Amino acid sequence: MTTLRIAGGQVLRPDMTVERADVLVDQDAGEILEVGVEAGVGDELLEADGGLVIPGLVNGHTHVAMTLLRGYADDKPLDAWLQEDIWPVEAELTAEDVRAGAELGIVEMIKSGTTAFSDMYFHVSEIADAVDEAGVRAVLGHTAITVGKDEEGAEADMQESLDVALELDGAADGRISTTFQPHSLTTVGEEYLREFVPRAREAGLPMHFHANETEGEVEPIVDEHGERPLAYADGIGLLSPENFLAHGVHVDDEEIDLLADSGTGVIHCPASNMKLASGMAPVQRMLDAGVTVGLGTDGAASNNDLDMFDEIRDAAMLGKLAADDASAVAAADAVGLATAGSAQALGIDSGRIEPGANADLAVVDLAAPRLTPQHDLVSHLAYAVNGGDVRHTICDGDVLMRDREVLTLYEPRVRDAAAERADALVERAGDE
Ligand SMILES: N[C@@H](CCSC[C@H]1O[C@@H](n2cnc3c(=O)[nH]cnc32)[C@H](O)[C@@H]1O)C(=O)O
Ligand SMILES: [Zn+2]
Repeated sequence: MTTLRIAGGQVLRPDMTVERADVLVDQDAGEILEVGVEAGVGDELLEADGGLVIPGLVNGHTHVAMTLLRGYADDKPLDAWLQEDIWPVEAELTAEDVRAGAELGIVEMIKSGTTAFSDMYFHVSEIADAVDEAGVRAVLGHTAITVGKDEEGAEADMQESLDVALELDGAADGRISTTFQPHSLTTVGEEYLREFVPRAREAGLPMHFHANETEGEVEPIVDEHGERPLAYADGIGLLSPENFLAHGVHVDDEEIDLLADSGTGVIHCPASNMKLASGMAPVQRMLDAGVTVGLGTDGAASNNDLDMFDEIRDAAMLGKLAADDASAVAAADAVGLATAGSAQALGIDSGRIEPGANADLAVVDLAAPRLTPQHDLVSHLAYAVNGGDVRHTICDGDVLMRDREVLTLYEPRVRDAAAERADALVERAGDE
């Protein structure tokens, strides 16, 4: 057994208390062995003096390769943004583009303390290769859309979502798990959901989809099916403890109860919801009802970065505004969304610093003037820390970033390649 000792820091425990402790990690198993001042010596040492060791953050919903479209189209509502700007450019994306965009996004996440993410996209084997090389953990899948396609094309896309999920599950030494992904309740036709959701269920695949993101998406479902979106989703078999949906902005009390009773996870994406003016998710009400709520950035084109510390702060701020209550989505709850909440929704044993859990960790340097004084470190995590304060990042027991240097991918190459591909992509799309 090879061990790594993260020494000299303070540690955030699952009950959101902070104590002075070392963390000993079994690098072969990729698990946390021991937490405490008496933790064993360790074969390798990672200095955490003056730092706070936290669970690696879990980005519960993103489209990682959309980093290539960061800043390409801003200041529009969801529908127009997708149809006028994003989808036409995405039609030009090659496998190599997706690889470059995924590497850029993963480097950005490692540098801001995120060790796991859940992704929805296409050319997924490229994303899996990038995950494998970078050393992070991910829940991947191919997103299927059927609107605007003929029957053959629609069936093929749904089938690909199933096939990709079955094929990539367990890849990257087990750091990759997968989901079946109907894009949303309005972009996939009912007949396809009724055919494929039971098949995904039989295959034992968890599911990840967009739901109740905008008001404009709720009305057509009510008109067509005579029930609210999540009642419709429940009838199709989309609600279950293994499954999770992104957004859940426009949910009424009955839908919140459906989520709680079924154990379905909700990934809250506050920055994307604000930027596209989609609305304010009732996060405190969902938490009070016992819904599993995680946190995600959504794609970089609607955020516009993948820094989960921004997301934690946005969740706390927007949660208060949505509830009209300054005590709503308190600091510890907001941090909980990005750690244990997302991990639970995604079905991975990360997001908690405890023996037996995945050794997915980040060390936050507390030296910045912005983080002085230190009355309450959980408050700092929610309201003052940003990704640039992260000193080391560890996933599956391996050090991915040491003293801000990413060890698994060469940052300058990744950045240059992504910038070059993004420019060529936009030029190609403009020529259409
Ligand atoms: N196979 C699909 C591709 C879907 S990938 C997932 C899609 O979600 C899109 N997306 C990104 N953010 C959001 C959002 O907030 N709501 C809905 N879709 C989004 C993203 O641009 C991408 O097209 C096809 O035939 O086009
Ligand atoms: Zn999304």
